[in-house]
Amino acid sequence: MQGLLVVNAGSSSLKFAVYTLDATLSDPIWRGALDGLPKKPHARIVDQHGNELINQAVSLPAGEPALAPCRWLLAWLASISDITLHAVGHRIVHGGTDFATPVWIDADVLKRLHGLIPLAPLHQPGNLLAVEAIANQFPGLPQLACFDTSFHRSQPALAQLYALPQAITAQGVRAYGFHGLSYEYIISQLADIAPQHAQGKLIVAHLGNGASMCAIEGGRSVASSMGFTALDGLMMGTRCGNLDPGVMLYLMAQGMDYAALERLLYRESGLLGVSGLSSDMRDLQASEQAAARQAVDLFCYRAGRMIGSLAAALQGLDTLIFTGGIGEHAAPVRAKIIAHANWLGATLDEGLNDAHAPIVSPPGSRVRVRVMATDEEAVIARHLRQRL
Ligand SMILES: Nc1ncnc2c1ncn2[C@@H]1O[C@H](COP(=O)(O)OP(=O)(O)O)[C@@H](O)[C@H]1O
Ligand SMILES: CC(=O)OP(=O)(O)O
Ligand SMILES: [Mg+2]
Repeated sequence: MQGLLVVNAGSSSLKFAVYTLDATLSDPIWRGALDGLPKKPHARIVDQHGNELINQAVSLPAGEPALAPCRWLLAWLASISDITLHAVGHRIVHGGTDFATPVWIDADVLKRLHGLIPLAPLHQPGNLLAVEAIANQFPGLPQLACFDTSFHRSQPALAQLYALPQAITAQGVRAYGFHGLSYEYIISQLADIAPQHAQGKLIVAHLGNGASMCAIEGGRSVASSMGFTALDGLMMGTRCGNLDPGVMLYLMAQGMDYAALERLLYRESGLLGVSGLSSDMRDLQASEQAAARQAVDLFCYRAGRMIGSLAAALQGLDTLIFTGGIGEHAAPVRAKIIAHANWLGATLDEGLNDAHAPIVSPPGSRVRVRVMATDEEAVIARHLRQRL
């Protein structure tokens, strides 16, 4: 059977899906994830009927850590005898100013994407290593890059601008925004289930290990919490989010070098840094420790403030949508964030929220609050099929 492979290498997981070439079958024949990366890799793979093929802790191949999840995936694929890959689609986190739409990867594209590694040091190396590993194993196999940044290219000029000298802006130092494939999916789903709402003023909160929010109107990105890099905005699993740049100057003056600062801001801050316990929301919710509670409270407080900022960019708010691992599954976190947005007219029905209902606000809530499962792989597969 001829198949399409979609690879979504995130900061704490490698998600993937295999589709048949038959365009009438839009669901993947297999989908899976290696999550708990890098320390506690756990694999789960299901087939199109929901049967579990694998659900267990795994040990990853030795060697380059950023490459190990992809090598594990390729070894699993090799064990599936009845599939021949026709093309591959990748989530690539940063497309910079060059790539506003998906692009087939060749040597020149790969070189330009390597140039963006400093703008996404937690993601881009793993994304590109996956492309290279697949190219090595299947020479000549077409590979499509789909970017987290593309969805945000429609933002008004002011939303993309930093208050820096024009010469620095001209180098591409501007706000890009990320998680665009997830936002694209959410908008297309909403257009299917509630077309009249999809055109309104929306804030989508993609709360996973990486977390961002996007203000959307008329189906287009108006503003986002993330900026030049995926460090900006909300507090995340291990990333600090909004930070006074003066803190970095202070730490540099104290002798911290680039590598130490990068480690601190990308890998040692956020939920992990504040709690001193874990970057995983499940661990923090299960903990009685004061620092774990404070980390969750800070996450929600900052998310609440961001909703206010994005509502200002939209000049109003009709619908708030939660998605991503935390947004889809952590009912108490949603409740706390919505409490911070009560003043905007967002209210909560506790029973609906605890049940993870599609709409968790009561009828008549001025702002409708939805919970939607995201599917970045489906968007990548759609882009891939459009180009075959
Ligand atoms: N049932 C749950 N309750 C609370 N948090 C959860 C639950 N399931 C997943 N999460 C959180 O979701 C996060 C991962 O989100 P996900 O979107 O899958 O990650 P990634 O950003 O790597 O794509 C983890 O930090 C985990 O804490
Ligand atoms: C851009 C980003 O933060 O992605 P992830 O959520 O996969 O870490
Ligand atoms: Mg993700």
